[in-house]
Amino acid sequence: MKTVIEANGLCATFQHKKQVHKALDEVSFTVEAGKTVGFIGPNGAGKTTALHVLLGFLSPDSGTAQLLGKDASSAESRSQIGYLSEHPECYKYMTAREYLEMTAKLFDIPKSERKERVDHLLNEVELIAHANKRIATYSRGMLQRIGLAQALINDPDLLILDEPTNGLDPLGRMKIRKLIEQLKARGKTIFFSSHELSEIETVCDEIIMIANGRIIRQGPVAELVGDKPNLEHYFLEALQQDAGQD
Ligand SMILES: Nc1ncnc2c1ncn2[C@@H]1O[C@H](COP(=O)(O)OP(=O)(O)OP(=O)(O)O)[C@@H](O)[C@H]1O
Repeated sequence: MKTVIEANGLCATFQHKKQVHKALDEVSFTVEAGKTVGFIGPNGAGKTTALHVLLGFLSPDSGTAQLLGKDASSAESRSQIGYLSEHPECYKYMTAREYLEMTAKLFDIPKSERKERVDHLLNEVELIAHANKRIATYSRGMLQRIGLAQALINDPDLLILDEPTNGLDPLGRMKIRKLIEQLKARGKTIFFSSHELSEIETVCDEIIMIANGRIIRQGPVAELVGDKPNLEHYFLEALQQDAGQD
């Protein structure tokens, strides 16, 4: 199977006043093509930092990362992926349609194809009825869905999503989950961080678990959870075991 994400010995530190904090400590993992993989860990574990290294927003102190076989720091690697940040930043004075058309232009999608692509995505994320409203008037759930639509504008093979259902009500979460499931059914590779462990358990094939900047568990969800009641139970037990080893 083709490897689409490969992280090898990633280390990253942040300095605050004179204190150095190791946010990533020898982080290594792989994500195979077509898999939906949940990236889980407690607050401050290093999930966003790892995603930022993968996306080339942050240079690691050491280690390497590759996306779709290309160095993660290269612009080339980013042209074939879709990314939704934890707090999607949109130009709120634009309408959803204007925003997606601008994103399509940035990806060099030919003018003749843009309208069809934008309409298709607006339909997919159930925003077609609101396409001509300014993004400033959107609810949190709608913002997250327009964020997902922009991540899909280039029809990427790999999607990286940072807490896609964060702050959403149950209906909003269900809509995003449905979209992730549709993308999964179309064979996309999806790597996403989340604290919603029941969602991860429902949607993901595999999990990668990080704590204190170190990968502490990884593997197929069903295999890891085994006869435990659920992923949350497994997660809490793994954290306890890891703390006991420190
Ligand atoms: N820009 C920064 N400057 C200083 N420290 C940072 C910075 N970004 C992250 N950190 C620290 O690095 C560690 C990892 O943070 P990160 O945001 O990657 O965790 P996370 O797992 O995504 O957390 P959450 O689940 O709360 O979003 C934390 O201790 C955080 O305080």
